[in-house]
Formats: sequence, structure tokens, C-alpha cells
Amino acid sequence: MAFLSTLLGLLSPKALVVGVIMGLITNYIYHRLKYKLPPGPWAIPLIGNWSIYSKTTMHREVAKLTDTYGPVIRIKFGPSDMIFLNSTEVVLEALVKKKADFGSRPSFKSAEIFSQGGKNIFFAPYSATWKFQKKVAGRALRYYMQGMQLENMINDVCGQIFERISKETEPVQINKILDKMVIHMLYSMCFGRKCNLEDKDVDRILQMNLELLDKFSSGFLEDIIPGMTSVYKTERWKEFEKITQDLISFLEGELKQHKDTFDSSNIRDYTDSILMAREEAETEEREEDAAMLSDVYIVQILSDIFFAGLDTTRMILDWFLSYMVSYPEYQDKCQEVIDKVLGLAGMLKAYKWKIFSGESKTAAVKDRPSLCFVEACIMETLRMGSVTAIGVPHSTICDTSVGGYDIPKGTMVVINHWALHNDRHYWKDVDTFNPYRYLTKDGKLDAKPENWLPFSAGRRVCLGEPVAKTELLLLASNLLRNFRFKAPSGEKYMTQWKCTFPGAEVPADYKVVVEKRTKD
Ligand code: HEM
Repeated sequence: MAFLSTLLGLLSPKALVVGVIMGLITNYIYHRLKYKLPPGPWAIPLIGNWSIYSKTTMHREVAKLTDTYGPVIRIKFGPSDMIFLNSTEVVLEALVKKKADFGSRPSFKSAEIFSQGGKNIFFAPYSATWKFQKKVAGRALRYYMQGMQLENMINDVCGQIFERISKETEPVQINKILDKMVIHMLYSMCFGRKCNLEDKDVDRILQMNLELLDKFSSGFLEDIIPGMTSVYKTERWKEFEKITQDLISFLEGELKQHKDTFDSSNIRDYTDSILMAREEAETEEREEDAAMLSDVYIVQILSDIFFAGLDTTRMILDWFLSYMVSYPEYQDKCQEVIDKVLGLAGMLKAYKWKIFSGESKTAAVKDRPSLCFVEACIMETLRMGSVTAIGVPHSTICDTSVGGYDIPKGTMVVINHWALHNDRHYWKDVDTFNPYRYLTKDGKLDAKPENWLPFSAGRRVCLGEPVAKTELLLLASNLLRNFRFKAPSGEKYMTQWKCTFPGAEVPADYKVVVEKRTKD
């Protein structure tokens, strides 16, 4: 009886609160004594450094702190640690030298919903399934890039979009047209459809994606408070779940159509390439591999390619054109190089002619070595136009260290690409757009600068890097070959930036005058 009353006494609310607080304090002291954690600014208990992590410009805020704290900085995200790596030295130590230590992803409730429980590549924890999926997805992309499929698809999309651009007689907000161009390109690539600008399904997907960014990219309380969605679902959360489910249903529909018409002797697109990998695993009785390519995993691989490629590519193209308008001398130089390689033929005629004759007068992969100046402009755009300023957060799979500090297992680690790309000690005239940074004296591409890391590095390096670089070069070359982009008359245009969601800088709204360079 006395034992029971003691136990009940221990469980009284007052005792519970005291117990929890004591537990937290003990855990905090243990943590601080066991680990030499990186330094960082003072944080409000439990809430953390709200004034930093709630800002869309947190990459710039944290970069400012490096003078005080050095390149490894600890920010409190709610009650959890968030470690920012702000120099190439510590980024490469973590991602390349320490190999898998920093190779996982933190778990967020919203990411879990989007990835159907971590089944995509983007948000998946470091695991055998993630490794296998990344390998299969990478092989399928390489397969797709062989031969003429990619070029044909880009030429088809350019042909149709350019016809539309050429009708613009007033200053136009070009990013809307670029968005359409990129979504049609990805749609053709993933699902093999010939580009049709009137296709309402494609517009709907773009709209849903923009809505997701617009309404939800500011983040969720549900990601900070564990278990919140099990107790209460806000209207905002329910709306997020609905749009996400609509996007997943769209991908499921495409997968079903492909399964129904799949023919391994005729691989039509990226979806077929992944289905082919599954068929191979089944034929060779690799049951575990086939299970990792079940329908839900394939849907998520498609989601990776579609959505990881969409925003990054359309935003970088937007930056590219804004820099071409701000620096007309570089636009001139690009056009001189492009004209030399491709000749100055009739634009729309060239596309029609190509369709009839089967020959191409548009930018091709084989032209790449001759288009170094355009590629250097794209590299500089990727440095200055910070569309993935804080990349995708990493998480540690074991107790490890970086820059002389301990990083406990399960800590969130952020790569501050913006800090690397805007390091005044590394880049001369850091705020000036200068493609010559990447070129040798004789105009060839030089070795990649150490601080240039837009696609990240190591185990989690961007899966789409090779395809993104090729697409961007071909799209940019085709655009500049056919049009001259200018600031509306009399205006001196200089690129300004704004942040649409945390870590994603895009050009502030601008309009351009489009002049056709070629005759119809
Ligand atoms: C301008 C274009 C692009 C940029 C700047 C970019 C940048 C990035 C960055 C910074 C990451 C995070 C890497 C890390 O965690 O350290 C990433 C991851 C990823 N990207 Fe890209 N990306 C681009 C285009 C693409 C395209 C076109 C695709 C698909 C074809 C793609 C697919 C992915 C995937 C699947 C991941 C996750 C990789 C993993 O978690 O293992 N990206 N990208």
C-alpha cells in the first residue's frame, strides 16, 4: 500500500513536470559534456533561433555570422540543432572525406507525406533502398541521354515555344513562358508525350506545383512539433495533403498507362526506362531489387525527376536571361559564338525544315565543346542565381565530426551553397557577373573552381547534374540563337533578387523586349 501511494505520488502532474524538466536538463548537460559542439548565437529555449530559421533568407543571415563563429555554425531549430557548413573546406570534409557519415536526411512530417513515407530519393534516409533507387534512376537518365531522344525532345519543345515568343510585341514577363517551356520538356522526357502547348493537364500540374510553393514553402509547424498531426490537423495541413495526393495520383495515372502499353523493345521515355529496370530484376529473379521497384517506389522516382528538375531548371533559366539582359555585352558574345557553331538560319523555317529533312540546325550535344562561352555564362548563373542556396538538409548517421567540432548522430546539417558562392575571400568582385572565371586564356572551360558547388557533392550529389547541365546549355543556346532579349527601351536593367521560399532566390519580376534575330 505504501509502495502504491509512493508510485502515485511520483506520477502526480507536478512531479511529472519536474521530472521532465530535470530529464531535459540532465540530457543537456550530458550532451554538452560529451560533445564539443559548434558555436552559434544564443537561442530561446525550445523555440530556438526563430529570427534566423523563419526567414527565407536564412542562408544570408547565417553567412553573416561566419566572421564571429567561423565556418561551422550551430543554429537552434526549435529544440533541435541545425549545423550550417559555410566553407568549401568543411563542406568537402563532411560530404566527400567523411563519406556516408553525413549522407542521410532528417525526417520531416511534410516530406514524409510528399514522399509517401520516405520512398523517393530526395528525402529518403541513407539506406540500401535509397542507394539502389539512385543507381537505377541514374542509369535510366544516362540511357535517356544517349542518342537523339533528349535533343529531339528539346528541339520540339523549343520550336513550339519559340513560335509563341516570336508573337510577343510588347515587353513580356519572360519567366511565365520559360516555366511553360520547362514543364513541357520534363513532361515529354518523363512520359514520352509530344509537346502540345494546349494540353491542359500539363498546365494543371504546373499550377499545382506553383500553388504548393506559394502556399506551403514557408514551412509547417507540424515539422517542428512532433506528433501534432495525430492530435489535430489544421485546414492548411489538410489542403497540403490534398494537393500532394493530387500530384501523386497524376503520377500513378501516368505509370498505369505506361504499364498497360509497355514494350521492352521500344523504350519511349524515362518511365519506360524504369519499368525496364524492374522487368530485368524480375527476369533475373532478383526479388529484393524488384520489390524496391514496386509501383509506389516508381511513382516516387518519377516524382524525384519531375519535381526536382522543374523548379531548379525554370528558375536558373530565368536567372540566365535576366543576366543576359543586364550584361548585353555577354549576350553579344554568346550570340557570336552560337552563330559560328550553328549558323544564322531562318528560325521557324529551321524547325519545320528539320522535321521534314530529319537534320538539325539547332544546338546539339556534340556542339558542347564549341559552346564553352555559353556554358561559362550558365556556370556563373548557377553561382550567382542561388536557386538552391541551402540545398536539401542532410543528417548524420553516426557520431562524427567536422571542422574540429563533434556532430552527434541524427543531427541536421545544412550546406550553405550561398556562402560558398559568395565568399569574398575566394571570388574576385563577387557581385559581378563574370563568365571568364571559368575559362582558360584560349576560351576553353577551365577546371571547375573549388568553391563552385551548385549541385553539391558526395553521396547525396544531385542526381540530375549531367542532364540539367545539358538541358540548360541546349535551351539557352537555342533561345539566344533565335532572340535578342533587351530591357524595355531606355531602362537600365540590373538584376535584383527576391526569395520565394527558404533558400530559393529568383530574379525580382522583370519584363523584357524580345527581338527576333532571324527571318521567318
Ligand atoms: C539547375 C538545376 C539543378 C540544381 C542547381 C540542382 C541542385 C541540387 C542540390 C543542391 C541537391 C541537394 C544535394 C545534397 O543533398 O547535398 C539536389 C538533389 C537532387 N537533385 Fe538536383 N538540381 C538541379 C536539377 C535537377 C534535375 C534536372 C534533376 C532530375 C533529373 C534533379 C534531381 C535531384 C535529385 C533526385 C536529388 C536528390 C539526391 C539524393 O538525395 O541523393 N536535380 N539537386
